[in-house]
Amino acid sequence: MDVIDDGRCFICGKDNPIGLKAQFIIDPEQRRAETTVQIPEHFQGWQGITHGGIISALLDEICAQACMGSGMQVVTSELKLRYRAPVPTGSTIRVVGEVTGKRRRLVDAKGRAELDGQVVAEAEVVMFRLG
Ligand SMILES: CCCCCCCCCCCCCCCC(=O)SCCNC(=O)CCNC(=O)[C@H](O)C(C)(C)COP(=O)(O)OP(=O)(O)OC[C@H]1O[C@@H](n2cnc3c(N)ncnc32)[C@H](O)[C@@H]1OP(=O)(O)O
Repeated sequence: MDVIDDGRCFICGKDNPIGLKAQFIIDPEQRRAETTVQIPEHFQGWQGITHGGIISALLDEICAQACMGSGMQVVTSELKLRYRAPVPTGSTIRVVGEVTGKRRRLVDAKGRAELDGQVVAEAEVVMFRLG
């Protein structure tokens, strides 16, 4: 399986006009990635509340970025999520991901989203290494 970055990822792509255009701080030594994003109003589910799929996508992406930042090309194989508190649209959240382990072709990672220092969602992710 080949993957291509054409700049149109809806989380990070600079060329996706409706995306979040998230930018990442990568720490390759700690195998960690971080971003801070403001959730647009149009990413709501229930009125005024960010759709859970958006939070899920951010946690998926941050774990992928932590892997890619430490030199691994990956796709997501498995994603487990715990939503701890609703995220109002318009709010700014911090999303942090880190690689926690490696098993042959698989890479374990975990992520969390924080609003004003409170954890609003957590994820455990299994990534599959390509190549
Ligand atoms: C700094 C750089 C910036 C670059 C900046 C670029 C940005 C550019 C945009 C980025 C964007 C990112 C976005 C986020 C990351 C997505 O969201 S990626 C998209 C979502 N994910 C996918 O589309 C993946 C879909 N799944 C697949 O393609 C295939 O299932 C896989 C994962 C490639 C594996 O397929 P396969 O080669 O057929 O392998 P398979 O036989 O299923 O598994 C191989 C072995 O691994 C095991 N295995 C696989 N998964 C698991 C699992 N979860 N648990 C346990 N065992 C497993 C299997 O049991 C098997 O074991 P053995 O039988 O060999 O003992």
